[in-house]
Amino acid sequence: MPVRLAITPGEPAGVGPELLVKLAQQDFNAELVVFADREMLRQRAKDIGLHLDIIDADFNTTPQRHRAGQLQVVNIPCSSPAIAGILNADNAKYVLETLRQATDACIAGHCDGLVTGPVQKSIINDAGIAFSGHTEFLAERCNVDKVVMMLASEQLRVALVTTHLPLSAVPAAITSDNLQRVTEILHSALIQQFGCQQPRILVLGLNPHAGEGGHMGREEIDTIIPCLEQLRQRGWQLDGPLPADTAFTPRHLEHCDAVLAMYHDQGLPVLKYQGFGQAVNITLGLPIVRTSVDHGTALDLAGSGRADSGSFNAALTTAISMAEHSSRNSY
Ligand SMILES: NC(=O)c1ccc[n+]([C@@H]2O[C@H](COP(=O)([O-])OP(=O)(O)OC[C@H]3O[C@@H](n4cnc5c(N)ncnc54)[C@H](O)[C@@H]3O)[C@@H](O)[C@H]2O)c1
Ligand SMILES: N[C@H](C(=O)O)[C@H](O)COP(=O)(O)O
Repeated sequence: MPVRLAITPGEPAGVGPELLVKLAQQDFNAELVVFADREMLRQRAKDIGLHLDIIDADFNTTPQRHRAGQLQVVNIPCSSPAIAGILNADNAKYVLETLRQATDACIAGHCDGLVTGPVQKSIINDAGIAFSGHTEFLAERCNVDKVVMMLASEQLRVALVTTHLPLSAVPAAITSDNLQRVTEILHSALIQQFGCQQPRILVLGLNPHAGEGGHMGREEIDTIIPCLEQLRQRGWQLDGPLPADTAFTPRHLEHCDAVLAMYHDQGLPVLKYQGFGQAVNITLGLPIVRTSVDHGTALDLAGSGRADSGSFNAALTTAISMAEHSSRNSY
């Protein structure tokens, strides 16, 4: 039986909806159920000159493979008409409602995984709603106090110790407890979800030159090194802390299953330089499968049909294989 995925197209003024309409023109070995405004999807299909049959989703039927040209939809209306490329704070609540309903469908077992399109964090904040990202939202919705953001391309996996917070708040968030729990979640996911029998993780330092022996910052000496030493006593293969500037070189990456970066813009620019357009954002540590695209709302391209659907496609196929893997392992 094919798996059933819940999909949120994200910000209705961004490229998410049209990328989904584009991808719906091909077959998938899974049922795709979109949580979104039906009319907005029809309009985006029209904007980019594609045809789409929209069918009401029904969780009481056996999941069927996705057939090109159709989309099953749980209709959640926008508050205001959504115009491609033009943000409207009125629709912030709609965006979060699509996420809530799609997540709850996974928690309830109606869907086997969640794939999210890009949201515009700033417009949600402009609407007066505290929101820093899907990763944090999903942790709260799933009642989990620690999750890990990992972006993966075919060549590289980069996980983060801290996610969406100002750079000035990063050092205080690099605590021994945080680093240990993130490493544990990553280590376990590499074994259970990515088939690495004895994962090798390359851990970056926080400061230039990994602190230059304490002359350029003490987080390595005070926190990172002692934490890694403790975890190595479990027999885990943890390299580092390595200076971030030279860690992403072939010699270091050759035998590593994932790089653990201390903060968002230490790790993700390298991953996106290498794999933008085919990389996938995966949330580790949730009770549900969740993947997403490697890009944002690309308002400059919205409605043009020119946005690249490679990462959304990769997010869908990764979620399908993760959901198949987890349903096989639950029997
Ligand atoms: N998964 C997510 O929800 C997610 C991920 C990243 C950024 N964002 C949000 O998106 C908003 C805009 O962020 P940004 O401007 O930093 O990044 P962005 O990814 O939207 O755009 C950066 C550049 O990449 C281009 N680009 C993005 N997606 C593309 C695609 N599919 N095909 C071709 N070109 C593409 C854009 O045109 C732009 O030039 C922010 O609010 C940010 O928080 C959301
Ligand atoms: N940090 C992600 C990126 O740069 O691609 C992006 O902001 C999405 O994060 P969430 O999945 O937590 O929204």
